[in-house]
Amino acid sequence: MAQIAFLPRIIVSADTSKAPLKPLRRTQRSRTSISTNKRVLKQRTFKTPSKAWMNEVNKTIDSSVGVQKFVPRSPLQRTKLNVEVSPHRAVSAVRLMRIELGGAFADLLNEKGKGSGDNEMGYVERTLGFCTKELDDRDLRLVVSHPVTDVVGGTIRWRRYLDHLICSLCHEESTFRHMEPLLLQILRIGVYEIVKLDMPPYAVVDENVRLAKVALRPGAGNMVNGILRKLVVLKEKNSLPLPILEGDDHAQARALATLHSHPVWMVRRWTKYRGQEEAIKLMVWNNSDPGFSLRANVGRGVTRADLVKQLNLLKVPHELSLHLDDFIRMKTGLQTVIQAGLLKQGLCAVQDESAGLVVSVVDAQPGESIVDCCAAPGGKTVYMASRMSGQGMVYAIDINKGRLRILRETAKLHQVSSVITTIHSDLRIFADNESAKYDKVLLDAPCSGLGVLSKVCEHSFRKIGQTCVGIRAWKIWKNLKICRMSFLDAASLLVKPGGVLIYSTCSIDPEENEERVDAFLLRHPEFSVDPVDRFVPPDFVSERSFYFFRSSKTFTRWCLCCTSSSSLVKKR
Ligand SMILES: C[S@@+](CC[C@H](N)C(=O)[O-])C[C@H]1O[C@@H](n2cnc3c(N)ncnc32)[C@H](O)[C@@H]1O
Repeated sequence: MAQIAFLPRIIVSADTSKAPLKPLRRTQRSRTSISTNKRVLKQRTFKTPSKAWMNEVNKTIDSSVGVQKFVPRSPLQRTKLNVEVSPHRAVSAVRLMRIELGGAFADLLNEKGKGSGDNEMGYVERTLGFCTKELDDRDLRLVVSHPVTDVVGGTIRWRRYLDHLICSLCHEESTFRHMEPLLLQILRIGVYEIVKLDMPPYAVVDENVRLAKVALRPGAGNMVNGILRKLVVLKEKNSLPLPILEGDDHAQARALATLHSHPVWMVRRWTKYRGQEEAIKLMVWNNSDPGFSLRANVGRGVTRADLVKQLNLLKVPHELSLHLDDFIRMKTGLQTVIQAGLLKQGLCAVQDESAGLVVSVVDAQPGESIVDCCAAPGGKTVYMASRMSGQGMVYAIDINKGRLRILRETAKLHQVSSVITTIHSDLRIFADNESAKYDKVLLDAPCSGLGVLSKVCEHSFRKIGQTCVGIRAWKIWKNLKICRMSFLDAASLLVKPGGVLIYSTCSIDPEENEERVDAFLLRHPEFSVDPVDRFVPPDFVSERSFYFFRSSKTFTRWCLCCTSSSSLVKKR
């Protein structure tokens, strides 16, 4: 019989390669203002980009967002250093444009620190036409150091709420609807800094006005000034124009969606499954500080005590995991760890305890043959491999070549390459053509990620679609459901009699977890549930013997699963 288990995990993506910056800049409107504004003309030398190039860029943008057209900067344009503009705001605004229009991730800056800041400045130059002062440590922390408190992560997370405020403070809704993207990002940053970060309001107004004036035109600065000043006054009077929780279910869901910045359909779904009170708790939790954990790389001989020493030297506050011997919990200081090179040297990995507990459920033993079906970027593969004392093999399958490359690099860094074989394939094609059977098969399936919204701020917007609430979001949802069914069937073909299939997601939705397992068991009577209680703490075992990670500090009554897994044993 085979087992299934459910657990949480952290995703810290360093993959910005997917998001080549489109050198975007102005709307048609701002182009007109360039030609009429002598001051701006004097500051910058424009070389008209070729028509074909502009068409190409506009086509890309049209297809991805369906909004206004931009005039791209020519590569030959000269750039200037602007010492007056606040670097973290310029970098944040550009990064927000890249995330929204170019599909970049709101990832942490890499361990190069300033080097990474230089890359960011390159994007600023190409997008805004000038560069700012170098990012200092404080700027780096403000841009992207933390998914809740930094400007980029926080602005994305609170976008629905921020947009509601901006729209309410515009003279007309159409002004908001047709606002050019860069101006909107600057306003979102300003509103977020005033309302959520409680930064000194008039300094925030001045800095964002300056950025809008220099990056766009004086009129844009005036608009930022008007809206932010109104906001400051309303905030001081404690009368922000926020929706009131009243009316029918749908109206209440819309109000809650705005107040907690979640998609309406998510609010409706959670309210239906858990009731309004629990849905609100869940949204508050999603918007709260998630914390991180580090795994000491024991495969490379680094003990948790060694890691503790390093963190003490770096003065990073931390505590030991109660559930896993190799793990350490942290609330802050991840950027310090990255910049100190601990990850790059392979001393540790950023991995959520809940993901670590999925590996506990797999219980990899030396000498076993294990298939990790959707393996990349390899957090679990590498952890499993490090538990195998150099004997046996983990076959890591993934359809994404780039992510598999990251997996191989991590395996090398963690010195476990000898027990990992990567296979670039669609799982379903691989399973159809594979005659060998394996001791254990982990299916860490692509899922909605609804259990890790507190950790991955852009999830709620892009993957499930705060931007595409409605039909598109549901299409994504339905596609995921169909995929998971075929993935589970494919993975089951690889399990040898008596072997174990571990199904894991980072979702809290029953449709992705229990319902998929039930449907699978109906289709495959040769499998049955294998209780996970011998692998994980009792608090994390559901009534049906699946594994659910529970954030006990926040909630005690119901489980908040980030990653969950169930293990199914195949009958002999
Ligand atoms: C949730 S992520 C896996 C995370 C990974 N297990 C870890 O712990 O780092 C899902 C992965 O499934 C992969 N994937 C999606 N469709 C696939 C397919 N048809 N065959 C194989 N892998 C696929 C994606 O490329 C992605 O890397």
